[in-house]
Amino acid sequence: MASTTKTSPVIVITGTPGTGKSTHAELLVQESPVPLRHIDVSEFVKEKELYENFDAEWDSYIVDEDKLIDELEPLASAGGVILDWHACEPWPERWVDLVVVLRCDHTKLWERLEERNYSLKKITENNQAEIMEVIAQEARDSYEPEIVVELKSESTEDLESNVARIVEWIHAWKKDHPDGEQS
Ligand SMILES: Nc1ncnc2c1ncn2[C@@H]1O[C@H](COP(=O)(O)OP(=O)(O)O)[C@@H](O)[C@H]1O
Repeated sequence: MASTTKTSPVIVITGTPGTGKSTHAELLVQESPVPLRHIDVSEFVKEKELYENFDAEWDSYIVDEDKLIDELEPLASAGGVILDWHACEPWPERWVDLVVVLRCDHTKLWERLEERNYSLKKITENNQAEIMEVIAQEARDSYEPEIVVELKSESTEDLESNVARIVEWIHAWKKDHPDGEQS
């Protein structure tokens, strides 16, 4: 593969469904000092048909991770993307500059998922996952601790301060990579 010079970072925003990944990604796109493309991975999988089949019981697609990685590789290597998904373990470490894990109190999360009309089974499963810190642990197991940050996403103030913090981090990344980064 040809090497590319990355002039903007790759930011992973992960967390249990309903913690606020898309909301954060959308605001970050607006506030970022560098152009960032928000990739909602679930939508991307549907659009490009990167799934093996549909699981009716869970009302979700079984993702073909090999195809997904192949499809994302050129985008991630070029940089300037936000990968928004409820998993982070599939992404190769070489792609990723920052992993943001959003966390939310489980009663608030329950209400958010109810508003989405998720089945009780799906709400319960996601709630348990949040309580058990499944995604946070996945992030800790998959990446160096220096690039993983856990942020509370329970209020508008949390949203604004989290995005402001990521914007500061982007400024620092740019300063550290004045000529871009080889990838
Ligand atoms: N920090 C927050 N404060 C208040 N409401 C939030 C916050 N983050 C997300 N929400 C709300 O929770 C719901 C789920 O957010 P969303 O961004 O779609 O989550 P995800 O992408 O993680 O599934 C939305 O209605 C959104 O407005």
